[in-house]
Amino acid sequence: MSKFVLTPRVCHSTIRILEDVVNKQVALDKAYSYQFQNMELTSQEHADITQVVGSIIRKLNLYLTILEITSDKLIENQASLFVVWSILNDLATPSHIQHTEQQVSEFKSRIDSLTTNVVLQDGCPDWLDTLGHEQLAEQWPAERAALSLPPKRYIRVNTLKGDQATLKNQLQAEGITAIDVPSVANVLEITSNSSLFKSTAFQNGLFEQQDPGSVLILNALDVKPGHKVIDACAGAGGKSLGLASHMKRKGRLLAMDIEQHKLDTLKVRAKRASADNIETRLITSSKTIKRLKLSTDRLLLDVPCSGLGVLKRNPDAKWHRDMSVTLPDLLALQADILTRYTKMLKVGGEVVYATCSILPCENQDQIDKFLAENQNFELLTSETISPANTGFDGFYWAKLRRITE
Ligand SMILES: C[S@@+](CC[C@H](N)C(=O)[O-])C[C@H]1O[C@@H](n2cnc3c(N)ncnc32)[C@H](O)[C@@H]1O
Repeated sequence: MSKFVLTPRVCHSTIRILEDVVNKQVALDKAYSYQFQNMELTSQEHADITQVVGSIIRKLNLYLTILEITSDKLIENQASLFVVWSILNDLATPSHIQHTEQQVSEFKSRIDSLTTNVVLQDGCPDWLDTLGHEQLAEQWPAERAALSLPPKRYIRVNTLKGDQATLKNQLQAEGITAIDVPSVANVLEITSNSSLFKSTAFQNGLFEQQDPGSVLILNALDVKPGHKVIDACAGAGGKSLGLASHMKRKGRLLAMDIEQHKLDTLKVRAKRASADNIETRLITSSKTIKRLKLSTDRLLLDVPCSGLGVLKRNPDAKWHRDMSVTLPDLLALQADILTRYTKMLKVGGEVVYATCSILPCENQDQIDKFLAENQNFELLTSETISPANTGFDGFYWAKLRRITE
């Protein structure tokens, strides 16, 4: 961090992205693409901007408290924002940012006065802290702290096209350095700032960006070549592509979702990955599901959820809405999907229910309720992937078997 240079270009881009995300409620990934689409950036500049934006959004409430402003005043206080950013990151404030020594010492004393406020230091909004304590009790402070850290970059090797060691060498030849993730096969952690998506290896479909926790979920389904598999909430196919690589092009993988544009993206990704056995199908009504009754060996239900396990990657979600308000509707949707979609399983077939949340109400509580009401299913195994314990994003999965019709 000590070599970091907060250039005028980095400051300018940062403030525009913050304005979009914080005051216009634009999703962070969209705000990045709006800002970057017409800019010629080096991969270092790209990395620097995402680092500064990410560090501010992860702890937005801390910055606003130090600056004694509300979020709508960020633009007019941008010089002070970068002064505070420099202090918090142990850097001298660059000369292109207007500031005085007196300002710097005032900010330093405010920062000192806030060091014991751990909730603020973790960039946690009050609604989330309340929900976290209710749901996770004494485990919450460790998870809250882990969720405030910068995310690492991971990729999953596309084993349809090559192996982990070969990919590592291919990346190295393109100036991208990567290390193995000892606990998860076929996943690499990227340790350089290089732009991944411009690489030849990516364009040739040799890997996809994916958190190890997400790979653990698709591994849990234990699909085999020749199986009939349904990924019923496939989205843009993050997990479908991994499942397809386990199937080695044998058997059928039906990727379904209620949003066609996500399935369209999935098709593009599947083509790049040479995942030839994926078929997509839009869910237009409950009939789409009913028609597939008793049809599949394996079922993945990667249900819509609060996303509170992946706040490292999507820190803007903390400021966009109070999730505790929308949570009851989500819980009802998850329970409905679990009840109706599991009817697609053959007797003896297995389902993995998964979320990118660490809240028990979206996870084990849903499974307990389902099992109490559906005695034709048994629980095989389940796991909460804790950001605090693993350093990965936070997830939950439970694997159930259908015993009788
Ligand atoms: C957690 S995301 C899936 C992410 C995806 N599996 C992946 O790994 O990239 C949940 C998905 O469920 C979809 N969805 C929402 N309601 C649904 C429903 N009733 N049936 C099926 N999919 C639904 C959403 O459009 C979203 O793409």
